[in-house]
Amino acid sequence: MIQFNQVSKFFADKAAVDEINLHIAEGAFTVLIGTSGSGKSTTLKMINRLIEHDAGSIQFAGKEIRSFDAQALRRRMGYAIQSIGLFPHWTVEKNIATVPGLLKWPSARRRARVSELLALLNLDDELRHRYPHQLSGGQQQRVGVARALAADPEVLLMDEPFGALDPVTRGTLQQEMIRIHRLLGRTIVLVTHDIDEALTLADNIVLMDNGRIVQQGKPLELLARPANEFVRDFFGRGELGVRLLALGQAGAAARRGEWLEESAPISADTSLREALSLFITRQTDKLPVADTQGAPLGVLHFDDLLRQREGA
Ligand SMILES: Nc1ncnc2c1ncn2[C@@H]1O[C@H](COP(=O)(O)OP(=O)(O)OP(=O)(O)O)[C@@H](O)[C@H]1O
Repeated sequence: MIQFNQVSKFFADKAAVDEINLHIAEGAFTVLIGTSGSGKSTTLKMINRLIEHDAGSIQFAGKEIRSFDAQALRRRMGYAIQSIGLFPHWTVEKNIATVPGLLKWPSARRRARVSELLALLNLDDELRHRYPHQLSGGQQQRVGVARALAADPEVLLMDEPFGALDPVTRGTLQQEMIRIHRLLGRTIVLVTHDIDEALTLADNIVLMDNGRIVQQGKPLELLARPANEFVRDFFGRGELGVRLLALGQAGAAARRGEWLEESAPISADTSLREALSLFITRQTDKLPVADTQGAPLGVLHFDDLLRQREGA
């Protein structure tokens, strides 16, 4: 869907992005991660032409992005950023309907779309009449995402969208993004500093350093088969086992043919890392695992989990 070929961007003769090749597949959740100043935001902003590339080509839907009218291109791409830039003197409703307003949708359609998005982002419909300063940080961020999705864009670009949030709210919003991505199947490109966020969200991780792409691939590939020492160090040797646990699911690791009546079952899509916390909080070494319909699937053993970590 989006293809970078030998793309560079220079600021004062220094390459902020240096001859990168990148393919962003339609419907995939791509996460750009890397050291500070490595060129992640610049890469993201070149996609909607907030920054114009100096060399190489960027194709969107088969055409060089320069051939699109910049405004028209941006309306096809939702954009959500940290500290979001909601308009302070506009209500939530008006903020969310910014692009539908520009596109001159009739007001009934705009109102209906706002209701749909408030529901999608788990926001109370009453909030539509509030102003941004009357919302919590997490709610503002949800409104920012709702606004980016308002005109049903083909691509959603997100620059550190949850950077300013506390870890709990951040975790909740990450789960929401996974749900929304599954539900809408949109192409999402997200920039983050947070390794765990990248591992949780990404179908495809692009690791950058000094304007270049060091490695890209599925989260497990980068963890299990780092291309070089930089990649290995970046993902942290010490915590590698725990990070790999975040990628496994209870359903796949549970022993089939076993069951426990006395304990509340956990869902098959619980990550092994969450399961690790549950073993500790429930003070147990076995957890029953149910499938997504709630039917018994098997039993997860604490020992098996430890063995998975050692295997890492
Ligand atoms: N408008 C600009 N003018 C001059 N230099 C810039 C500009 N924007 C970015 N740069 C430089 O380009 C390089 C890449 O910046 P960019 O913001 O893309 O990195 P990043 O990986 O997103 O960084 P961070 O994680 O710290 O936000 C940095 O050295 C930065 O200082």
